[in-house]
Amino acid sequence: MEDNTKLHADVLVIGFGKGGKAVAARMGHAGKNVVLVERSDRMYGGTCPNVGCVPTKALVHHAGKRRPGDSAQEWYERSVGQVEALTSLFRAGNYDGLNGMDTVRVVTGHATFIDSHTVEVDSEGSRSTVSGDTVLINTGSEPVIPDVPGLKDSKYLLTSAELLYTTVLPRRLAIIGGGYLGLEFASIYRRFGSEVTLLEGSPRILGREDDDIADAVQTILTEEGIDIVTGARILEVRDNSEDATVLFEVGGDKRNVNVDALLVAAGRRPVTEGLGLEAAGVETTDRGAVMVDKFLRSSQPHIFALGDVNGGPQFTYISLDDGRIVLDQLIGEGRRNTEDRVAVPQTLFITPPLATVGLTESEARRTGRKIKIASQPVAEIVAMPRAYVVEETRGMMKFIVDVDTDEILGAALLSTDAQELINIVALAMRQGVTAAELRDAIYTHPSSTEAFNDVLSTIIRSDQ
Ligand SMILES: Cc1cc2nc3c(=O)[nH]c(=O)nc-3n(C[C@H](O)[C@H](O)[C@H](O)COP(=O)(O)OP(=O)(O)OC[C@H]3O[C@@H](n4cnc5c(N)ncnc54)[C@H](O)[C@@H]3O)c2cc1C
Ligand SMILES: NC(=O)c1ccc[n+]([C@@H]2O[C@H](COP(=O)([O-])OP(=O)(O)OC[C@H]3O[C@@H](n4cnc5c(N)ncnc54)[C@H](O)[C@@H]3O)[C@@H](O)[C@H]2O)c1
Repeated sequence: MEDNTKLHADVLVIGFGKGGKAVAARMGHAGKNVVLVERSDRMYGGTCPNVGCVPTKALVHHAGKRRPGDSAQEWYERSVGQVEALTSLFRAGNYDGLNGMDTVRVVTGHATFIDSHTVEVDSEGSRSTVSGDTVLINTGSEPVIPDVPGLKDSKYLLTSAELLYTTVLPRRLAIIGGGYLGLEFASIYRRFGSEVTLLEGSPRILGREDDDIADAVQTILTEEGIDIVTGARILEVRDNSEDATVLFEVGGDKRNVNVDALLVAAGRRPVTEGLGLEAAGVETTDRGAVMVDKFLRSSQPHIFALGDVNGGPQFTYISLDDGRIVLDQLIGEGRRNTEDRVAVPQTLFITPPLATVGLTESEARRTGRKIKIASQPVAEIVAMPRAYVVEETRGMMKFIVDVDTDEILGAALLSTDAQELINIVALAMRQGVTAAELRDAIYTHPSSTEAFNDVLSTIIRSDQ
């Protein structure tokens, strides 16, 4: 069916991601005419509120509340329902928040460039075009399915988005990949009651972290009952009538595990296929990301790329910051850029969470600086009774500090409240607050921040 609707916008946004929607709202408020095209009515607001951060963290919360006597299946089904209600609310809020503005229109359909200013929008067979003076590509990323015989065609294979909508708790779940996504899902589903086998190809999980931190995480997850197999080479997936068999090899030994569901968590690649970037003259990197400069302009100066699609770190707050950079180009001073970013924190939402910022100990050593390490197990931090109050004394805290300048170079906090604490450390690092100043600051009681009073006084290694 043809639809001859032709729309023109000052700003055309392709994809309802975090950065694009922030720019759309701001430009709309500034009186600019904005059209945002989103391919799915299940995705208003993008990955994060629909199938990413929000539902997964809500499941962390619900899984953690299950008591031993609660039926695993009933608890899971109820939790999935509650999470779905939450994401529906956020989805509607995202749609209304933008489409409710006089200056912004949300169009539902798949956008494909037909020239450098125009996209064709395909909405269930009907076609229209939208052109824009400025165009923002904000199409996100999608899961990579490793090339393993039988995997792609297995009827037990699920992406993270598909697993989130499953109302039957898998009794046995295998996860391919031990990165952020794999570890979070392993932790969530184990706590709901699944038997979880996590298969990581590298010699250990959390390859970027120091050994002591990765070991502490692995110990916690293993004690929760997750079977973590590192150095696993997956050979084949075979579908049986009732389940699937995953065959893999570890150190020359062939092993297998039978499962009811198989989650692929082996990384995500930018969504650029099918976008018609050639027609727009937009260049991509060899990894399929839109190639951008530090101001996020593509090879076509009026086309920007924000969020996962530009190949940068895959976090919602990075997409949001990409939005700030683009806004500064469109209506600001044009100076803000990706090189301004310092001390960007991240959190792995297992229980307790692992939050990190800056350099690891091994990275700091490689810089040639003299460093000292302040570290304590959470259970031994006298200044942090909160860990005992909330009955979560597992984990450790670690700071990497420059011996000569007392500059905080990095931190890894595996602890209750770490997702909040890390933002304080990151702010301190950005503002040049020294380790001694962070150590000797006044904090409320009983809080987790108080731990800094103790941990930063506990130097376990120093180069001097
Ligand atoms: C399970 C999971 C958990 C995560 N947890 C966290 C977390 O706790 N914290 C965190 O910071 N990050 C987390 N992330 C990462 C985070 O969700 C992403 O980095 C972020 O959402 C990327 O946003 P974006 O702006 O790039 O685009 P997205 O939010 O991915 O939006 C892109 C949109 O574009 C649409 N689209 C694609 N192609 C087209 C087209 N041709 N036409 C029209 N529309 C199109 C898509 O449907 C989608 O809605 C998680 C990711 C996953 C998968
Ligand atoms: N809390 C958060 O902020 C959060 C949570 C989930 C996801 N995310 C984002 O989503 C992105 C994608 O997450 P991810 O964990 O899928 O990707 P990732 O790249 O972080 O991890 C993928 C893991 O899979 C392993 N792997 C790859 N192929 C494999 C194979 N064939 N067999 C076994 N192991 C294999 C890799 O060695 C790696 O450890 C991340 O970059 C992250 O930024 C963020």
